[in-house]
Amino acid sequence: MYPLALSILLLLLGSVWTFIHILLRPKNERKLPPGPWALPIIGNLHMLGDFPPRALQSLAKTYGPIMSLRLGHVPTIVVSSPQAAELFLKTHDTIFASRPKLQFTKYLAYGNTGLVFTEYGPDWRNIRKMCTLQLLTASKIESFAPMRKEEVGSLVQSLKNSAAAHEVVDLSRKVCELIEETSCRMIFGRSGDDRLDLKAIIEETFCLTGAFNLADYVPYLGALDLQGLTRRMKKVSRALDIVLENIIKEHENIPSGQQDRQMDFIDMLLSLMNQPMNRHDEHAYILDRTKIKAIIIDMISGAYDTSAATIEWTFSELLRHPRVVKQVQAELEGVVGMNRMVEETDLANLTYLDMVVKESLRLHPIGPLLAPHESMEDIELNGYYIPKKSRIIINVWAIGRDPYVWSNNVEEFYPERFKNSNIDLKGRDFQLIPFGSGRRGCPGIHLGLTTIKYVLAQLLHCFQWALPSGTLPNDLDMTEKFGLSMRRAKHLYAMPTYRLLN
Ligand code: HEM
Repeated sequence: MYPLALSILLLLLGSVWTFIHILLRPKNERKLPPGPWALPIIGNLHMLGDFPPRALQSLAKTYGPIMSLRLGHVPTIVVSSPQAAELFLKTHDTIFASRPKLQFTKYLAYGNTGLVFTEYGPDWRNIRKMCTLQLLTASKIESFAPMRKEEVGSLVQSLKNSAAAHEVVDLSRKVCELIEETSCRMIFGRSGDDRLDLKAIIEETFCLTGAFNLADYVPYLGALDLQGLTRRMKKVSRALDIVLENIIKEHENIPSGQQDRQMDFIDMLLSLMNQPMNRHDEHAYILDRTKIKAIIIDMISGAYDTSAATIEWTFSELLRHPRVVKQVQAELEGVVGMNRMVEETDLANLTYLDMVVKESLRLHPIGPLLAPHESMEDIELNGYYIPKKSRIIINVWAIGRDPYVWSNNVEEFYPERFKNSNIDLKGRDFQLIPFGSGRRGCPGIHLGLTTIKYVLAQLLHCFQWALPSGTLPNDLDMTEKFGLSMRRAKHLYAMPTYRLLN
């Protein structure tokens, strides 16, 4: 049957179903939070537009900070104020700490055996504990500082060459390649390898996990694969598995001469494989090969896009605000001096840079709607009924642009708003939660912030930056692209001039 005829048939069936549902609805049905009228089958999906955070922000102005929608068949609650976010992520965190079962997790996350999309329960708790205590501790992250220094040093060298040749560089691409390189070395122990074609496979994986998939909202359409996503997911999952198997085998067969090299994430995970992780717990959790692969995918998706996108957005704002660049560089001159490059140990003394990063994450949170949460029980909140298995969307993008929270210069990039304020990014201050908060908050925050600040500090210390000739700061295109992470729609180009004395 043609897709159009099928859609009309489904629409008719859906209308009949909705009509019957309204007729048979019990009169004392509990009150959902306010929200717009939903159409049959698609519900409110048509209202999301190209950039859902903005569409949801605008709907929340009419329906309030706890709003009810139906996305396809999925009852959805959209949260758009710091007070409401605190209710969902702190006061009732245990009820909202699960994740919905999305179709891609079946093919691209080893059926929910990893961390990011696994539903709340003992398995998730064990993986989370293992990742935070074994992989992402401050000391582990610091042990990779020499590797980051080497990679950032190579980037500075290549930018020095571009500066000498008066070339405009594609900063988006340079930063992306740097983060891919440092992430690969931390996770796999070495950089990308054409033989394994990792880059193309990961790009396709990101593209599919970020894609709008109708089957996640109207499950009975999943079998028809109208968008062709299932076919692509099956194909890339086979390729991904082969690559991960090869990398794991390489680690298992390391020649004895190389045994004393620095342990990467795969070495650490293999050293824990097949042993019960919690001997005293009745729910014995054993890390097997499949779970290791799922965790590797989580680490790649956590590390790759997020830090690169934040650096890209911060640079974009800086190129539009030369006043702020001057302030950052004055601070760097005071703390580091003009005779040497930045070291990671300098970062703690760069307080203005810290404000710049907060301001950038306020306006450009990489997960503008966090990752979707799901409620595990029926609950009554603020007089509203929220049914079990509702999808919970926290509109962090809207919270960061709420004039009642940030005053009326909310759209302006103004790092000084954080001066003398103790708002931090750890998830305690619900007006600024780009890393989420509570049980599902980001476990990679320390790694993410270290990478972002180090790369920004180095590039701003070593170089003066100018937009390509003919582009004025106010003309820089700041359009967002919505996906797994919120990137710039267009690459960022700029021209470096070396500024250190040696
Ligand atoms: C700028 C950097 C980063 C940002 C803005 C960021 C943001 C986020 C956000 C918004 C979430 C979802 C929180 C929620 O659902 O409530 C998340 C979860 C997660 N992040 Fe990050 N992240 C960053 C870097 C990293 C890094 C470097 C890693 C690890 C290598 C990482 C690993 C994870 C994992 C594993 C989760 C899932 C946690 C769970 O579901 O239990 N992230 N992150």
